[in-house]
Amino acid sequence: MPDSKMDETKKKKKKTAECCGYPISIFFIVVNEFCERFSYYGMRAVLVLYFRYFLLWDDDLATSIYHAFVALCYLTPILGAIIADSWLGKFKTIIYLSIVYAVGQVVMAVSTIHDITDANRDGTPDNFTLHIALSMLGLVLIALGTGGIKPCVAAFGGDQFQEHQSRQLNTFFSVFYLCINAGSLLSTLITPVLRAQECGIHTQQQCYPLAFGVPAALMVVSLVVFIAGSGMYTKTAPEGNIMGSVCKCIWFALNNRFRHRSDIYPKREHWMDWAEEKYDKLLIAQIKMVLKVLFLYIPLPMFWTLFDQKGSRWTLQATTMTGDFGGFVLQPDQMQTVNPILILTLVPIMDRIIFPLIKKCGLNFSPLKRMTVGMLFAATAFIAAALVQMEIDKTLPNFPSSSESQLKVVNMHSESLIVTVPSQEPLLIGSFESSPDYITFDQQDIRLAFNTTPEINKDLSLIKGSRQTLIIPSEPAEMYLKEDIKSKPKEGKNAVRFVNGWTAYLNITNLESSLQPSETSNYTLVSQGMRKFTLTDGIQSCEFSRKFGFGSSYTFLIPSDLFSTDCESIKEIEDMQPNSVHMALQIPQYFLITTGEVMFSVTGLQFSYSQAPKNMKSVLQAGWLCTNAVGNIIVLIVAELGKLPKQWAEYVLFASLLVAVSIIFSIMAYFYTYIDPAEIEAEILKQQETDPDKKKKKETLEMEEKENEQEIKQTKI
Ligand SMILES: N[C@@H](Cc1ccc(O)cc1)C(=O)NCC(=O)O
Repeated sequence: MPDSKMDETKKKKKKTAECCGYPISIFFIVVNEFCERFSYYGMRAVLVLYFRYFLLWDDDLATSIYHAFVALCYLTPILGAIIADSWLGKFKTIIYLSIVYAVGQVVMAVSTIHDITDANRDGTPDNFTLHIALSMLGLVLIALGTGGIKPCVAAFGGDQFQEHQSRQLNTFFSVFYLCINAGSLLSTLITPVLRAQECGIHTQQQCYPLAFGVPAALMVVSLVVFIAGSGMYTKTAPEGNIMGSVCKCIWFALNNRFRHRSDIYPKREHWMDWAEEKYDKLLIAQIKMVLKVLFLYIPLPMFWTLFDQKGSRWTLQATTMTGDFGGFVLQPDQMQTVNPILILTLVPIMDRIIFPLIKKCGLNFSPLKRMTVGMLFAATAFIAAALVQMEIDKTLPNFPSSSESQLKVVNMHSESLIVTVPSQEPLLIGSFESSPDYITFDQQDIRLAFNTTPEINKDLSLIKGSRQTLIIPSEPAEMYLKEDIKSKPKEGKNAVRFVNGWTAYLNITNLESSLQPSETSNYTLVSQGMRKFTLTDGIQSCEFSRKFGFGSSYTFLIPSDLFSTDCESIKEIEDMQPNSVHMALQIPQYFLITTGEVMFSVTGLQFSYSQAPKNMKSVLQAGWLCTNAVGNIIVLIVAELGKLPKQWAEYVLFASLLVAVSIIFSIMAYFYTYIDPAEIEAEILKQQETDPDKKKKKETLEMEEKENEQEIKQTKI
């Protein structure tokens, strides 16, 4: 046995220091996890904004790279597990990969300092390639680090417990999950605030270096805390290239089974038993245990497919709702923090009250049953989301379909106008007013008639699937079409634009350029709350204030008496009503999915640890995390394939799929027998010591020899 292995085995035998029945070493592990999750979720919270507003990528590229990064973070655990179980052991793997992780976070933070390439000091980087290269390098290192250590930390925590501490072991996994959520909750609240600060050497910009720098610092703290506990850990030694042996053993069993497919050979209990000729019984038994669990994992990605839509579809749903809670206003993406808040309350309630109560009632709520119920909770959460969506749909504007066009008419002329529209009653539109709502047309080409003197007939070619406004300026013959937004503004913001009825050009705060007379500005997005606009023609100015809700759209008509009325005569046309369904209605769906998460995820973590043989604990943790990666990939595929015409129908579809999958899972779980890997391993070792049973091996080899002889004879004949 190599020296290092001897050392580690000795350490395993020594009694670990305890406090209240728990090994003291787990304190360092849970603090380490808290800091690491703070680092990970804190960085993730501002990542898309960094792509969008610092690197100036468009929405699609920003979200694709973001999802690819998250998927990579859940694929790298398998690499970490192989390194830990086959080569370095969990302890060293955590240390080395944490260093990679911390370096990645630092590189990421450095990539966000605009001053490093801002030679002309205009506040924007001059060399985007360098910033992109640095941030991509940082992200790959982070994915390698966070994913790599993830299966090792949970398993390493589990390794600290002795056999008599199984109750404490279960509590450890719950506390571990609490720490994950406490860290992620704090960081998702803090880093966006840091980002909103202004900082810089030459120019003051949004402070991305601080928003990424604090997570980097927390990762360093995480590493230091982990190393500080070094002397107290129980470290299990890696047992050589276990993954290599596993693959070779499976390959041999399959080949051997195929070569002995004839009925003359005695059947074996399990196909893996066909590896007995060459491989150790203990290894075969361990592979059987792992395969049994991995087989059970097949339906699990569906849970994550639903779960991970909290961050995408549910946040989009929140953008069509109102977040005004009276005393405070919640932004749509902040709704996600309800998940860790609920975890922090639900985990203790489940552990201390619900599960013991169920046990007291004499019910056997086994881990696999809990996981099935967790899946059903997630499915119900999606039914709740569908019901909320139906409520929202009732309040949404009637957007045009791809074959329809919609038109609104705005009259900036000093007199009322009568407009004759195809297949409609003539419309009377007052001065500085608009037609009551959008008019929907099935055809693209329409002719409008106006009762001006002389009468004007206007042929318009409308855009299919679009909303447009016909602006009639003070000189009606110069009327023109302007395209409107055709969906709710992003992130619950409000889209506003101005039509200049003033006789000279106007500068308006928040608008990109000055407005010529009769011109209509492009939309500008403003957040919820009181917003102030200053209008000036260079000589005179006035201020116009308005309170906005969530998700509305307005066209403001600027009259010719603007300055004499101190901006009070500005008229507003409501193109899209503000959202009216309250975000609080999402709380039940968050409650249901989080209850599902506690039953499914915390239990799954414990189950993966308890059912794995000692040398493959990290591998099974990685397998568990892989179900999450597959779930994320399904979300990406579904998003690419397109949606059902109605969002609520998509929610119901996902809920039904998960119910179907949970039924399949419950059947598989019914046939699963819980094992104690340590007990099985000990038994096999004992058997091997007393009775190295080679009988079966011999029989097969003899049969094989006979078969070969016969074959040789036949070929001779
Ligand atoms: N409940 C999640 C954490 C979380 C926190 C904040 C969010 O906005 C979303 C999710 C969880 O516990 N995940 C497990 C993990 O290991 O990260």
